[in-house]
Amino acid sequence: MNTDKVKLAIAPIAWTNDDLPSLGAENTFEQCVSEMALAGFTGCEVGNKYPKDPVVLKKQLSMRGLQICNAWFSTFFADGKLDETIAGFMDHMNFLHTMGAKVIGCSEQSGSIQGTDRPIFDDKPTFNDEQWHLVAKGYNKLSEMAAEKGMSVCLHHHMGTAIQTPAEIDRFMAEVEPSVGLLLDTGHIYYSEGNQTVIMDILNRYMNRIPHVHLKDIREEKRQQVINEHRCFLDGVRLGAFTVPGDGVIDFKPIFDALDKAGYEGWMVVEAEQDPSVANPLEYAFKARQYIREIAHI
Ligand SMILES: O=C1C[C@@H](O)[C@H](O)[C@@H](O)C1=O
Ligand SMILES: [Co+2]
Repeated sequence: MNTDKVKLAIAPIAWTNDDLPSLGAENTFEQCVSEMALAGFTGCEVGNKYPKDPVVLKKQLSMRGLQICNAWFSTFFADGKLDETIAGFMDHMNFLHTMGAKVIGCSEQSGSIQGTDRPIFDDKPTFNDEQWHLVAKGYNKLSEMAAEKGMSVCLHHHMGTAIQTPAEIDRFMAEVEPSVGLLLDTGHIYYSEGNQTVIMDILNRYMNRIPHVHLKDIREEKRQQVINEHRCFLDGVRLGAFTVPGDGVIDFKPIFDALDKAGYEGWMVVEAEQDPSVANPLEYAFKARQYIREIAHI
């Protein structure tokens, strides 16, 4: 891949998991960012332990050759919370803008069961036509606001939300303006559908609307356990359903080839939440970095 166009980042979720704070409670911000840099990454996303003051955060990151490329934002448009969501987005966008990020990855969380104990493969929500309309209206507005700052908004499809499956991603992409992008998360598509073809289909269909990529791999036997035992999303994380690229069932070579061929420009973020007391974050960061170097030549 072209190193002038593609940059590699890693998410703090492998060190400290904001969705499941007991995972990595012992790990500090300083350890996390130092190990990201040590493993050879030049960017990262944002975790709850990061300093909130942009000046302090910038200093800590620049000492380690890191920059912020994105941070998760939850939207609640289908629940009718337009004003609250936009107010929160404004602060979030301004923070990311100050930090020099260009994209804002958002997830529509109305009805989401990802943080609950409900079975992830049985109880996911769906939207009716009116809710789809509210979501599209909201995302178009966010995209307009971001454009004024020279930034772009993309939707993170996610397990346990109403935008999880390929059909739901298609519906979202058809409802919103072309300026709204898709944050491709390889692990979440595979987790939902159980095959690599779907990742390639989504990638090929929306290539020119993908401004940000999350590289997540899946341990298939753990995924099967989650399905068979009707486990919730966070149980899956505890069990180790997610891992770094190169350690699971996904073949990233065709993914990198397709991105490269299409001239992808932006960040690719290794994001693999698992129990840091079982899967040492530094060791797994190195493992991911080495695998990407070998097969993407970056
Ligand atoms: O991008 C992400 C952020 C996390 O908080 C989330 O649960 C994870 O699965 C993910 O893909
Ligand atoms: Co992700």
